[in-house]
Amino acid sequence: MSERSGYRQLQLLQDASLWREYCEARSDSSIYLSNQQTHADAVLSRYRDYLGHEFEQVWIDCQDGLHADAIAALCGTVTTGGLLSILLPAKSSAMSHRMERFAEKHFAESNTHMQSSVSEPETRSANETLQLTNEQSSIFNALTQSTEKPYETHIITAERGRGKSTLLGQALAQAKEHSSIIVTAPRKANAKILLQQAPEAHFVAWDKLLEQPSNSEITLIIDEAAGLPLWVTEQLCQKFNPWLLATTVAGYEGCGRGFAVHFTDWAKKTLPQISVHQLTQPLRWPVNDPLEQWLTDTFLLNEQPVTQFGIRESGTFIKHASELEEDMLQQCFQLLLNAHYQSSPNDLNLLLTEPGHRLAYQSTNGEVTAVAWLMSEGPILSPLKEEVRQGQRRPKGNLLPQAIGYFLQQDWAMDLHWLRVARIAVPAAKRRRKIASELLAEIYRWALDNNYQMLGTSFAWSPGLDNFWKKNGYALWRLSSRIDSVSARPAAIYVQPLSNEFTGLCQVCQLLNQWGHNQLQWLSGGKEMLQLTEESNEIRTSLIQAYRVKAIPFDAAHFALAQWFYWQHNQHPLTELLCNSSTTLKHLGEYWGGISQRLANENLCKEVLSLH
Ligand SMILES: CC(=O)SCCNC(=O)CCNC(=O)[C@H](O)C(C)(C)COP(=O)(O)OP(=O)(O)OC[C@H]1O[C@@H](n2cnc3c(N)ncnc32)[C@H](O)[C@@H]1OP(=O)(O)O
Ligand SMILES: Nc1ncnc2c1ncn2[C@@H]1O[C@H](COP(=O)(O)OP(=O)(O)OP(=O)(O)O)[C@@H](O)[C@H]1O
Repeated sequence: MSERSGYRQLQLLQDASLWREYCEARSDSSIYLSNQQTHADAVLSRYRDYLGHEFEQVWIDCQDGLHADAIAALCGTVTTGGLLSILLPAKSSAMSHRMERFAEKHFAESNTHMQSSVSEPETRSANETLQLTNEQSSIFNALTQSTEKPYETHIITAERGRGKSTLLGQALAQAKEHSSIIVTAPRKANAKILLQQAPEAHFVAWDKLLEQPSNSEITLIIDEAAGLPLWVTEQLCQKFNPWLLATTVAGYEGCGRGFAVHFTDWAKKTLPQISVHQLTQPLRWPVNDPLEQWLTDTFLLNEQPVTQFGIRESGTFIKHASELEEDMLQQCFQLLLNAHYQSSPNDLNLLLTEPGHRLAYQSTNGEVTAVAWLMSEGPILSPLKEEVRQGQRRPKGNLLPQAIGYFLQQDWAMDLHWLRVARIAVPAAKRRRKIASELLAEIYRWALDNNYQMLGTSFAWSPGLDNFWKKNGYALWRLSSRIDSVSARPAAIYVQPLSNEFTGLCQVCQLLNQWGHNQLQWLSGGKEMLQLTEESNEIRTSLIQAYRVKAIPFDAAHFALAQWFYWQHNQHPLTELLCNSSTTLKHLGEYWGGISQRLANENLCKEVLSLH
């Protein structure tokens, strides 16, 4: 157990009884997360509830599996001289070895520093106004200079605990028009420190703000913007007058760094005047704190360019992440983090520990120029397969065979070996030079050599990505009518068969290619596009059959129903409504005199049964 000193300490234990004994004697200012112990403060998945709080000690029971997101998020709540204590799973993994390896590195190095210990943390009353540091003060001056509306928009980025919220709070406290300034954040707890500095601030939950009419008279402050979906932050900035936005760049949720990159690009193009500031000096813990260094190295959160120290290899490689040299792993993961803002520390855990996951990457003299995350999926065996088709089970790690087996009612898809390209990325400066296409061609060859039968991908749809995947031989099979809450775009599935052995399979794949193409045309072009679909179609028939027996929901059957009503029941009173791709169960409920969505679905099922 550590003594209190300036630097924060780390404790990693595998011995559950010893760890629990230590945990029993934890400090009063601590938090204890466990999925197994009922007297813990919370289960691990509730870790976000504690963001914005500060603790002397954080105790995380990972005995039933490492929760890298919870560790990364809560590590940032431990104050100067505090302790992060983790119970590791009994069975070691590449990830737990990694945690231990970097603990040895950073804590062995820091022991000497600890002797000459940094001063004890000061205790402060909750709403005491702090003296800003020089770094904070110079940004404070910039923030408060423009007092005339519309304010310039300031984006403040920093790693954890650099005093962002404090700065925002003090800027707000001195603002003249307090009453017309609204503060929002992913959760109210995220804005706790800001609200301590500006106790009179008016906090409104972001979802409530989205419902309000646009009003440029309302000035907005968003704390911890990376915790909100990008489209939410963008909409809020367009509805109101965005003044201050703070966001972490250490990806602990929604990936701060990726968010900062995407949002700043968008803001530069869209908002009249923006400036970006960075805070670098840690304030919740001392400079060179070994726990912060441990976290950054272990979960590859480092934003700095990688120093290449391994072999300067060139070529395309497909390997398990645990086989990669440290600099290659770091480059690949950084590229994924930057390009896909939903990436998080848990992804590294998956890459290092899941046997069916691989990293495909292209490197030129040791510099990674493209990366893809590959996942092996299927086959799904009986009796699970039948349960999947009826929508009763969704076995983890089988997105493509499961979604195609269920949403498209294609039984055969569950019998095959699939390789999913879960993510692909090329550095922004190297795009449109066919680098990703070359990597996909290599993945195709590798998948053939390794006896996969189907290749596929699933992502938030956009016209640019549709073009990219089609250019690479993938065809759209399914476009969900539900909008993803993070990207605000529909989820899409694209497929490329690898084997031409079975002519039967080849035919059904062509039908599905046509199905996906027609669905996209209908979604973009409306009812008129239904004319281009065939009068009879096997896929349509199986989807309508599944809808009749309530195996699939309305959303999954909507396109099939639209075609069927269009071709076979054109005069039916529901045809007009169903042929419109934006019709939802809510609209159908209104059509039937304001009944609930559940009843509307019942009614439609009955109608379909009676017509059959
Ligand atoms: C499963 C998923 O991960 S889907 C998400 C994909 N990844 C991302 O969105 C991350 C950010 N974007 C990227 O990293 C890159 O833009 C990628 C990976 C999408 C494409 O990488 P690139 O190396 O630029 O693609 P590449 O040069 O091979 O493109 C081949 C063709 O696809 C099409 N294409 C590629 N990107 C685009 C785009 N943004 N818009 C329209 N068409 C595109 C073009 O036809 C292009 O050929 P052209 O340049 O001669 O017109
Ligand atoms: N100028 C200062 N002097 C002393 N302490 C400060 C100062 N500014 C901030 N702090 C303290 O440092 C800690 C971190 O500050 P703050 O919460 O504002 O940082 P943050 O970057 O918003 O953190 P997070 O990344 O966790 O959201 C808090 O305990 C805060 O009270």
